[in-house]
Amino acid sequence: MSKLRIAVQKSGRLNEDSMRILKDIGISIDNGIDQLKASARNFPVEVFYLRNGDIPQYLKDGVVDAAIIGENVLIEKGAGINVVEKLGFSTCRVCIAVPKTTNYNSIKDLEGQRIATSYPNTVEMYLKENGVNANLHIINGSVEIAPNIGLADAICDIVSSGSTLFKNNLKEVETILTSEAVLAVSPKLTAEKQDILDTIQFRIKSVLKGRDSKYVLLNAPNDKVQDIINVLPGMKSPTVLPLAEEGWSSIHSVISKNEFWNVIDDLKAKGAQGILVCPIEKMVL
Ligand SMILES: Nc1ncnc2c1ncn2[C@@H]1O[C@H](COP(=O)(O)OP(=O)(O)OP(=O)(O)O)[C@@H](O)[C@H]1O
Ligand SMILES: O=P(O)(O)OC[C@H]1O[C@H](OP(=O)(O)OP(=O)(O)O)[C@H](O)[C@@H]1O
Ligand SMILES: [Mg+2]
Repeated sequence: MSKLRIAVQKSGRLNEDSMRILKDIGISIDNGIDQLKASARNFPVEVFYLRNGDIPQYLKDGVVDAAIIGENVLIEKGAGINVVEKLGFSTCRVCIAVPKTTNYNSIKDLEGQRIATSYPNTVEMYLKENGVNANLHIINGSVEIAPNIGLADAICDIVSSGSTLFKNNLKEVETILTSEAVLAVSPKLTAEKQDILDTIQFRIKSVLKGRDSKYVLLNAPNDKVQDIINVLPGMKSPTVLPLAEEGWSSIHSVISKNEFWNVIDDLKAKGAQGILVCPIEKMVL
């Protein structure tokens, strides 16, 4: 049986979370140091450890069948490659920034300016959409230093917390796109491998849904149960079980982890006691 070849970043910001999601979907890999390729022990998958920036070309050529990659890199280099799942980690944005002292009013202010970037196609596209002509300087790292050494008037790079911009006396003036890690697929994927990919995608959905949710258990007097159920935005209807103590019930439900803090006070006010909130490993829908 053929194996699905999945590329992950060899080292860097995506590596750890990529390996974690593979592990969470039940793909065990013996990862030797400096290994560039490894087979899963229990699933028809081979993992290739590659540079993030090289992955779009490998996908286009069908050298790998799928990849965990930053969406921003696909936008820069990955025309024709499909994203099948957003993975929720390595969230960032690609922005244009200028020195804090620059008087910036609109994108038109970049006309004729020098912009340093590692993402030339992305910047070019954005400038073209806005009818602006600028001179791009392509550099591969430490882009934020460029204005301080007189190499450029502006930069375009990844921003997450904004601390690198801040440390280099820059301010964000345009957000070109937002990005996160995604599962991307080669346009040359065969039907046989599509079946393996479908299984992987189904498992990833279950893991991501689980990460997003909490299992809530609480106790309440029977006459408060309906009020409490009305507050809980559960999966379907919550489970209600009688407690050993007469007149009391235990309510179990699944709740989005973001919603939990919004309803906790209401639950308490409605008479909920002994509230437990537990992580969910996987949620199969
Ligand atoms: N500060 C950040 N916060 C969150 N995500 C980020 C940040 N910087 C980069 N990323 C995301 O992680 C991806 C990998 O970034 P990283 O810096 O590890 O690799 P790289 O140098 O771009 O690539 P390569 O593997 O080709 O050396 C980026 O493409 C982007 O999607
Ligand atoms: O907004 P922040 O949270 O400060 O993150 C943004 C910085 O993170 C990335 O660099 P990285 O640290 O990956 O270094 P690199 O340039 O060597 O890839 C990116 O290129 C920015 O410089
Ligand atoms: Mg980086």
